[in-house]
Amino acid sequence: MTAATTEPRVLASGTLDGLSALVTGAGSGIGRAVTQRLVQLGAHVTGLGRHEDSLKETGDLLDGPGGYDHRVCDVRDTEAAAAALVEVGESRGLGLLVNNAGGQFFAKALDISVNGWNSVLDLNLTSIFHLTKAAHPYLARTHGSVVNLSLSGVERGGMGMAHSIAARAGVLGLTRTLALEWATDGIRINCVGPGTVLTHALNDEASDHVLGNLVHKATPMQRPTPTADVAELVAFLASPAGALMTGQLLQIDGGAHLGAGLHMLPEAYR
Ligand SMILES: CCCCCCCCCCC/C=C/C(=O)SCCNC(=O)CCNC(=O)[C@H](O)C(C)(C)COP(=O)(O)OP(=O)(O)OC[C@H]1O[C@@H](n2cnc3c(N)ncnc32)[C@H](O)[C@@H]1OP(=O)(O)O
Ligand SMILES: NC(=O)C1=CN([C@@H]2O[C@H](COP(=O)(O)OP(=O)(O)OC[C@H]3O[C@@H](n4cnc5c(N)ncnc54)[C@H](OP(=O)(O)O)[C@@H]3O)[C@@H](O)[C@H]2O)C=CC1
Repeated sequence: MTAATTEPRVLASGTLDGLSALVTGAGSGIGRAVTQRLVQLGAHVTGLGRHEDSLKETGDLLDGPGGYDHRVCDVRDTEAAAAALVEVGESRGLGLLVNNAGGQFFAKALDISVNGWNSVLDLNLTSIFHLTKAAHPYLARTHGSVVNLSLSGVERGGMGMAHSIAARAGVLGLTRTLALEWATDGIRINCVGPGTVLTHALNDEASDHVLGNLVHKATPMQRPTPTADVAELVAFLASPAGALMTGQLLQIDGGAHLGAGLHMLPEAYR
C-alpha cells in the first residue's frame, strides 16, 4: 500500500479571508470537511441541508477565524434553494458555491423506475443547474467560482449507477459550458471527482467486504480518498492559486479512474 499523507493542508491561514461561501450538504461527510476547511482559512460559510441537527453539529465542530450559519432546505426544491442563496447573496455577497449535496441508490439500470431516475436526476443535476444559475449575479460581482462534487470515473461509466453517472456527466457538460459562457464575467466553475470516500453514507450502502477489500483492489494507490484531501482541493480552487482554472474535472482518487474504480467492479455488487 502507498504511504498515506497525514496532512493534506498546504494553504496558508488567511488564504480565504473575507470569502462568502455556500456549501450544500454541509451536515456530513465531504460537505462538512469542506466547510471546516473553508472556515479555517477565513471564509464565512452558509451550510444547506435537510436536517437541522447535522448542520448544527457541523457548526459545533468548527474552529477557525471564519464564520458559519445554516439554512434547512432540500436542494430538490429549486425555488427554496435559490431563495436561500439569494438571501445569502443579498446579505453578504457570494464568492463561492460548492454543489456537494448528492447521492443515489445503487441499482441496475433495468431496476430503475421513472420515479427513481427522476429522483436522482433532480438531486444530482437539475438542482445544480438552478442553484448555479441563481448564483450568477453574485458571483459576477465578486469574480467568484463554483465547485461541483462529481465522481471519479464519471467519463467512463459505473455499474449500478446509470442514473447518477448520467446526472454527473450532465454536470460535467454544464460545468464546461458555463466555464465558457461565464468566463468573461470572471466566474470560474470546476468539478472535483473523489474516488471512494469512506463516509457514513457509503458505509450504509456497501458491505464491509466491499469497503475493506475491494477499495484497495479498485484503486491503483490502494487506499480511499480522505475527506480532508477533497476539502483542500476545493479550497485551492476557490483561492487565488486557482484563478486560471476553469472547466476542469480534477479527479482525486489515487488513480482509480485509470484502473477499475470500485463502481466498475462487478464483484462490488454481489
Ligand atoms: C450496493 C453495492 C455498493 C457498491 C458500491 C460501489 C460504488 C462505489 C463508488 C461510490 C461513489 C459514490 C458514493 C456516494 O455517492 S456516497 C453517498 C451515498 N449515499 C447516498 O447516495 C444516499 C443518497 N440517497 C438519497 O438521498 C435518496 O436515495 C435519493 C435522493 C436518491 C432518492 O430519495 P427519494 O426520497 O426521492 O426516494 P424514494 O424513497 O421516494 O424513492 C424514489 C424512487 O426511487 C426508487 N428507489 C429507491 N431506492 C431504490 C433501490 N435501491 N433500487 C431501486 N429503486 C429504488 C423508489 O422505489 C422510488 O421509485 P418508485 O416510486 O417507482 O417505486
Ligand atoms: N463518498 C464517496 O465515496 C463519494 C461521494 N461523492 C459525492 O460527493 C458528495 C458528498 O458525498 P458524501 O459526503 O459521501 O455523502 P453524504 O451522504 O455524507 O453527504 C451528502 C450531504 O448532502 C445532503 N443532502 C442530500 N440530499 C439533499 C437534498 N435533497 N437537499 C439538501 N441536502 C441534501 C445530506 O444531508 P441531509 O440528509 O441532512 O439533507 C448530506 O449532508 C455527493 O454528491 C456524493 O455523491 C463522490 C464520489 C465518492
